[in-house]
Amino acid sequence: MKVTIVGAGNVGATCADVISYRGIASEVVLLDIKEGFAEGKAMDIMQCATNTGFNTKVTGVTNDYSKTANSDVVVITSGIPRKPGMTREELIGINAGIVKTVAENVLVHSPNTIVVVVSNPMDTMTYLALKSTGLPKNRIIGMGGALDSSRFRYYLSQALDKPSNDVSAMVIGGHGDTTMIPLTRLASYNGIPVSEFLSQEELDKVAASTMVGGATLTGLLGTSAWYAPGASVAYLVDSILNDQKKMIACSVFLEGEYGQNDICIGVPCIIGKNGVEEILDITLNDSEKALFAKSADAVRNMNADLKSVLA
Ligand SMILES: NC(=O)C1=CN([C@@H]2O[C@H](COP(=O)(O)OP(=O)(O)OC[C@H]3O[C@@H](n4cnc5c(N)ncnc54)[C@H](O)[C@@H]3O)[C@@H](O)[C@H]2O)C=CC1
Ligand SMILES: O=C([O-])CC(=O)C(=O)O
Repeated sequence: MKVTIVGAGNVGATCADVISYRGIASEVVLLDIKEGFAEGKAMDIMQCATNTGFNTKVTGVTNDYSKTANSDVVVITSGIPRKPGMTREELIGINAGIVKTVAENVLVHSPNTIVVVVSNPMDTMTYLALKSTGLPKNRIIGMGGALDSSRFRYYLSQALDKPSNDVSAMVIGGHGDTTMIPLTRLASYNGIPVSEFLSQEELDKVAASTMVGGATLTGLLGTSAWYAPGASVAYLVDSILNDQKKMIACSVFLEGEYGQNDICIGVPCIIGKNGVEEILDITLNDSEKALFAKSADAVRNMNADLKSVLA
């Protein structure tokens, strides 16, 4: 199985690293526009093979899309990341042009691929990739919910003082500081509602920390995060390539689900070899429904900025 990752920067290279050492794909191609950069990252990753014991073939190319031919999955991480104090939405001006060109280029050589969009503002970039390529909706997946949910589980685990892997929880809605919806009501510690252990005040604090999880790291690091983002993409790619049919919150095109149409936004999905195999239209309570509608309004407003790119 072959995976192409466009953008060999922090997130793209970390994703390639995780995919290789976990043996998720037999071949990974890293592509970047910076001369020699993807080649260098690929060589560095390949020199881990004997110490971590993997057999994935990782190669790097400078803007040569012919080398990406027949990829089963293409991950788009190309574009600029935010700096402290910025929102993801402020990246649209530069990233929209990059994502549109990259999506078109990869499809020339891999017409049957499944595309995973990572570049921010991710929900809008996913919508752009879908609209500009005309790919069927099951083959365009925005990665954000997997990351936001893992941060939610991390913050819950810190509050509970228990391991993250004993916590089950999901974030839906937009992948933005104010649009994420951590589903606190449904979060559990080994099947027991977390509200058995944490007060409403503690749960509200966890939800607030989750929503600004990316901004917090950007403030600490000076650029946005990459370890958890790269690992989250690899988790999603694993479910596609190995047909695991995991339930993962992903940004996908909605046609009536959650009362929404003509938008890509985070909802629980079954992810397998066909990409998005099912969208789970779960029952939200009234306040969650209101939050989802508000989140969708914000994402839709951002999508309106694509008019000139999509014209
Ligand atoms: N959806 C999510 O959950 C997350 C999204 N992101 C987003 O992912 C993107 C990448 O972040 P980082 O890897 O930290 O940035 P980075 O700056 O480390 O890497 C981006 C790479 O893209 C390359 N690039 C730019 N234009 C290109 C083009 N036309 N073709 C090929 N390569 C191109 C650059 O040369 C650079 O190496 C950002 O937009 C960031 O906001 C980051 C983390 C999580
Ligand atoms: O915070 C950012 O800008 C990058 C990102 O999407 C994340 O780490 O969640």
